[in-house]
Amino acid sequence: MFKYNCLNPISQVGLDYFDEKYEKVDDYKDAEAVLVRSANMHELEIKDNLLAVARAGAGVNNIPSDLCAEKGIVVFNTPGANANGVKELVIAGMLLASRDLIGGISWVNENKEDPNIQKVVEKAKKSFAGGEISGKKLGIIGLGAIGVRVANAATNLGMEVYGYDPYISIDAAWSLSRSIKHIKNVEEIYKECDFITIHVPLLDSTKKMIDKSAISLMKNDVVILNFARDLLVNEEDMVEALKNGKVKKYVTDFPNPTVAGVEGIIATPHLGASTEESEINCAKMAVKQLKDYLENGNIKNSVNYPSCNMGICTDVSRILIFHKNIKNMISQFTTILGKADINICNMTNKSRGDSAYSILDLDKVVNDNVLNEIKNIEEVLRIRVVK
Ligand SMILES: NC(=O)C1=CN([C@@H]2O[C@H](COP(=O)(O)OP(=O)(O)OC[C@H]3O[C@@H](n4cnc5c(N)ncnc54)[C@H](O)[C@@H]3O)[C@@H](O)[C@H]2O)C=CC1
Ligand SMILES: O=C(O)C(=O)COP(=O)(O)O
Repeated sequence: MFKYNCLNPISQVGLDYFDEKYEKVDDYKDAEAVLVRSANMHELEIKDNLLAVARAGAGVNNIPSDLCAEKGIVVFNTPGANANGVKELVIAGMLLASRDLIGGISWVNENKEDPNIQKVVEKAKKSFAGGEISGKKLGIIGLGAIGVRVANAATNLGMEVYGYDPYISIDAAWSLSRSIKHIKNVEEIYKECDFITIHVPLLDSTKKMIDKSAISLMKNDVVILNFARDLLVNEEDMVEALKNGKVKKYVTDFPNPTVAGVEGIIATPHLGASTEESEINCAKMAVKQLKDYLENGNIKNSVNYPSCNMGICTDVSRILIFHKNIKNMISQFTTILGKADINICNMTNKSRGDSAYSILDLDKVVNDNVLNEIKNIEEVLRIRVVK
């Protein structure tokens, strides 16, 4: 029986994939598996009984993934599962920044008691006139699951799309419409584009990438969209650029005291992934990944451990060893198992950064003495028996 806890509400459609082997617990501290959306796990104690964390979503900056790796806790996310939801909101963001829909709708509400509203509208509407996005240049920084979808959708809406991503995956590159202009230096996006949208993860290398100096290279009246994370933008610089008229609109999905209510800023309350479809997709993917790891030791879409797939164990026993990525680890495992007269029928060993992971299928059940001998190797972080 595995105990799991949800730190945020997770779609029941996904949770229904958990069968009788799983029990939902109310206290995070009792859980072996945790499902989370945006709750800040940096503030929580990471207990030794925790085996896995599944982020039902993309961004993992709310999870101490490195600390988890040191404890042999696998952190998963659900790449692409909410990307369509975000893409649609980015298109809406560009339209809201181009046409004064917000001002226009407010005007109608404010004048709802006026019996002549039908007539007055035709005079008033000129205050809310705007421009079209077709024919405009859109620069996309980060061509992952979301960036690619935004690029293709914007192309279909008649925009000229510039894309920048020095680390683009092969899959993403194949998915990208051929008409997208491949940009090698991000400054070209700053200099050329009417709309700029960022879709990169929040990392030390991307923090505050849109700052005063980036903005100074941009066209006057540029529209900047941020549906990725607030800390990617130096928002003090952004407010200044809105005040002095350099930036026309800043559309952000991350309201905070610096941006909320500022003129020229259109802020939505972190709604990118808040669609029924995205919530279901994320929950299903998160639960499936958790189950395959907890029951079989297979890892897919982890952000702190390598992908490993040995299917379902058909031998007598399967053990999982989390260890440091250094020499002579495998030889120590095989020596201990050989001494105990245990044959390794199948095995896989993969590494990611400082961490490594081995799945070993064996012809005998391993007793506690042998397990402890492996566990006592200094560089072994965790050992689990799944069969
Ligand atoms: N507003 C919302 O509700 C949501 C926000 N997000 C945010 O959007 C981010 C992106 O999401 P996905 O597209 O699903 O992730 P992804 O991992 O598929 O794509 C990120 C892309 O950024 C690229 N990249 C990394 N550093 C870069 C740099 N310095 N310059 C240019 N490109 C760089 C990577 O190569 C990758 O292709 C997430 O990390 C998350 O913070 C994601 C989902 C929902
Ligand atoms: O997936 C992401 O990175 C998101 O930002 C979505 O966050 P949420 O699941 O809506 O709290």
